[in-house]
Amino acid sequence: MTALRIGTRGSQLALAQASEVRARLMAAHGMDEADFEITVISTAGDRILDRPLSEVGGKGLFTKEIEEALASGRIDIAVHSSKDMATAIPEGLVLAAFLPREDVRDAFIGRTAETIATLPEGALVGSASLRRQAILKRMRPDLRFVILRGNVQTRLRKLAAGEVDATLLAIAGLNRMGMAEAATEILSTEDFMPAPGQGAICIEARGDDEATLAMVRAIDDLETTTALLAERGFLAELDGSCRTPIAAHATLGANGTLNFAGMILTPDGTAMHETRRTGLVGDAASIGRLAAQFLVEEAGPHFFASWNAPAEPG
Ligand SMILES: NCc1[nH]cc(CCC(=O)O)c1CC(=O)O
Repeated sequence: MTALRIGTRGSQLALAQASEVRARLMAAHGMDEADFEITVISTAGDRILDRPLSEVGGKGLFTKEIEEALASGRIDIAVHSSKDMATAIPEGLVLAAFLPREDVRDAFIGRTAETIATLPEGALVGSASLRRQAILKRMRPDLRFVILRGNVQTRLRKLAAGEVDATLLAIAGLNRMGMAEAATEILSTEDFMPAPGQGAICIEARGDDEATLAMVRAIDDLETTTALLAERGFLAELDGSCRTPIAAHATLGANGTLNFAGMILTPDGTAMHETRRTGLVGDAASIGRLAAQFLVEEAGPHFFASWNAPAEPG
């Protein structure tokens, strides 16, 4: 048989995710490494490193070139961090599987202090994430922020070099790279709600490639897929506006229930709206969508209008 071609970004985290997918497919189907070919594809998100994600196009930035390779048949599957995926998937492509979720929480990584609470007044925090900045500003309005982009190692190097006092990273990424010890404080999902999809690897394939779809669906994790339906439903209803700090976290409860939490904030952290609700797993997507509609209504038009207006030309 011809090798299954896996498309991925080239960062250490992306390669670790592709290896995990390969290992799970090998275990499920009795295949070995020779049955796979890992193809590294560079994305705009890997090349543009000096501006916040929200300015250069947000979601899609880490996926477009990979999706083009998939659609054109240069690769058979694409492996992504679900957090980086837009809610609209290009025509002809499908999210065929989600792997069992890693730790969904964020970690604080401090150089001059080990915890958020003990950071010195006015400390400089590096992050390109509007969500992390907004949540942190609520907790510590005195902190200053600078955009810190690049892959996880680059960011940790900039931190170690003293460019910033602290940064925040997903524990999932640190764990996958064997760098869990970098975290100086683990942030609970209650204090620091994660991004929709955080910690979940997804596999994208062509919707008409039945053989590949069957192979990949064998490693799908139903619990993660269900949680992601709710979180991505929430994100889709908020229109995935890349300038809206959005957080969401769904977990499965007893007796077929799903617990959902969603939050929207203004980028300066001064306004925040949050909802928590429980429903049935079969309604996962609509639980997320209704939660978003509720928050949009509660927040009111001024919440978005004040800061989400398109930039003036020039
Ligand atoms: N946008 C970068 C990105 N996309 C996914 C992860 C972490 C791994 C995950 O959430 O699955 C990261 C780095 C980070 O936020 O620390």
